[in-house]
Amino acid sequence: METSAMASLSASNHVARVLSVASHVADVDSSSRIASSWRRCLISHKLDPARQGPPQTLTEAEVRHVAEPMEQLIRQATPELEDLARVLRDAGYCVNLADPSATMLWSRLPGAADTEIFMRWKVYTGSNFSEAFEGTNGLGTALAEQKPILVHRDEHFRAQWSMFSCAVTPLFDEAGRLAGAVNITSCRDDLSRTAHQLALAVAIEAARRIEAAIFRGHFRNAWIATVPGDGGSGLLAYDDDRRIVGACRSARALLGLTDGLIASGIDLSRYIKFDHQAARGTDAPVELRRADGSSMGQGHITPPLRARSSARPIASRREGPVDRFDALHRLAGRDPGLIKSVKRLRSIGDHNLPVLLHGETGVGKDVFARAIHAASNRARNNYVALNCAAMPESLIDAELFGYEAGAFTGARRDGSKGLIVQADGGTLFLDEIGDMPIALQTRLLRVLENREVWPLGALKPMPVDIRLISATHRDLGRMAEEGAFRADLYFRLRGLEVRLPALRERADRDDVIRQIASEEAPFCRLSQEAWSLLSTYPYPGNMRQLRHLLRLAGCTAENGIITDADLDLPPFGGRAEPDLAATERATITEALRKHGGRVTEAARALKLSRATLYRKIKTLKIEAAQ
Ligand SMILES: Nc1ncnc2c1ncn2[C@@H]1O[C@H](COP(=O)(O)OP(=O)(O)OP(=O)(O)O)[C@@H](O)[C@H]1O
Repeated sequence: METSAMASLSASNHVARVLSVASHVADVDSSSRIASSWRRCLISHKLDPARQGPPQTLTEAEVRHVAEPMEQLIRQATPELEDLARVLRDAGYCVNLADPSATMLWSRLPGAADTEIFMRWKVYTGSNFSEAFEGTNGLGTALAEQKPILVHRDEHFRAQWSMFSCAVTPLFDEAGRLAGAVNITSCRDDLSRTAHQLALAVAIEAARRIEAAIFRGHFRNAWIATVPGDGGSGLLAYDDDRRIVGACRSARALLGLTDGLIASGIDLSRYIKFDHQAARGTDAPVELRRADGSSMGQGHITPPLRARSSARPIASRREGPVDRFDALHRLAGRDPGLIKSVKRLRSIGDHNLPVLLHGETGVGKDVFARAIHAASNRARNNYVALNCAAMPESLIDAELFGYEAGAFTGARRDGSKGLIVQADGGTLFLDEIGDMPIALQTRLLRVLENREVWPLGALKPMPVDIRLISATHRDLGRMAEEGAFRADLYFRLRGLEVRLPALRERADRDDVIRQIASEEAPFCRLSQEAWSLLSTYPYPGNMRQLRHLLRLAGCTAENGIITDADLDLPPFGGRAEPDLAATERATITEALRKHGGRVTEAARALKLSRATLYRKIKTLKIEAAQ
């Protein structure tokens, strides 16, 4: 038989095998990642294993554009990748770095004998090997599953890639987010799967070193603890006050750390304990203990760069602290609007400018406010929060402004300092400020204007220095226009107004979903169907809803795969965009029905002003009440 005829016979055998396994994967071996990926390619991506043709390839200008946001990562990874390419060149491997969408952005081809084949098949910079286009392949599948993988020869989905063997490991950035992948591919048919497995281990080690370089570079002004763990050690960054400011992906999984906890400036001692004095002066390993005193094994502590290059004793140095805006930058992710807001916050520096956060429930207003506090020169002092919607007027009054002993019946015997005084020198966060009763708005305004507070029953005011951050999901501007909120207070609150977008509006929504999935269900992966549901659902409860549903899904998932059946998505808007007007119309109609059409009572129940309710009745064309 001629060579070309033999090749086409083996290609058609391959296609038949892929189709049979992918259609019956449940009967064959549901634990096989390759079989599951074939099934994804066939069922979800609707790919044809027999299709031939080169991968999609970008022009040079397009590559430059795509590589721009990855520039720093590429620079940090290059020394390791060059080493890897040197070690593996003789075995005929090419080495590539790809972005999270599986586009190769950096490549080193092996010696001349092997290079021609990579060039012919366009395995080089600019080509895209996403699983959704090219089917099961090292890069695409490792990125889809966010796990290292070896895809050996006829394990590829498309017959045409069967001459290649690819070992790929994903790369995660300093905040544990997927940042790209390291790929090594060989076309030598004399290399066994075991030999490739060894090469994969070498690539994983190189990726670990790249991740450590990224982490250490990012947190160069922080202390860094290396924490031992079963699946490799984790890195934790903390500041001079021993508050955690960053954690790599392994440390997050190891210690259960989340963005929210890190943003709140949580204490290192809640997770690990060790002799700080001893650790400061030595490079030797230190004994690490958990908060409950049990041993974690030995770790290492690396001092901040400023301390390393200094002759002065570390303990006496305080300048050049960790970038306190890290938490805010992490919360902003890659959303352009949020990035702009964080830049504005950075530019106002330590000026005591009030901040008004605006956003739907669960978008992260409290977490963001904590991060603003952590980024300020008030970070060492108290962060005190009060939700104005959760309390009756009399309680807010007592809680916020405090009272003297015996000020009213039922008061504590020794009085109460009040939250404003507790926040002295620090930050006061008033959530749902739109629900603050008018009388209290007047008192709050006086505190802000005079910088002093009169606790109930006190004979003289107490001076206070607070930074106020307030938050609302309401249109305060309109409420002020309609007289439902004091206009002078509104203008005072909005020194800087920050809009926190709903999750469905975030430009980086997919990143956020991936990040929260890796925190809430770290040992699971999402099926393609689950992913399509998650990436189109409107999330009326935003981040909070996403967290809860992924936490639950992580518990119910079988074989480590979250399917659509594990996702408890209430029918709100279903897969389509939410119909907010319809929801609002239904809520108002129901409130009016309950209160016999009496607008004042319905408005009170809905926590709206009468004027706002009338306006809504008109704009939403609610007929029964008109
Ligand atoms: N950028 C983010 N990334 C990941 N998780 C987040 C992010 N922002 C908020 N969260 C998580 O979402 C949940 C809700 O956050 P938070 O309480 O700050 O929201 P909120 O807007 O103040 O809600 P509400 O208006 O109901 O008080 C928390 O579990 C928090 O950890």
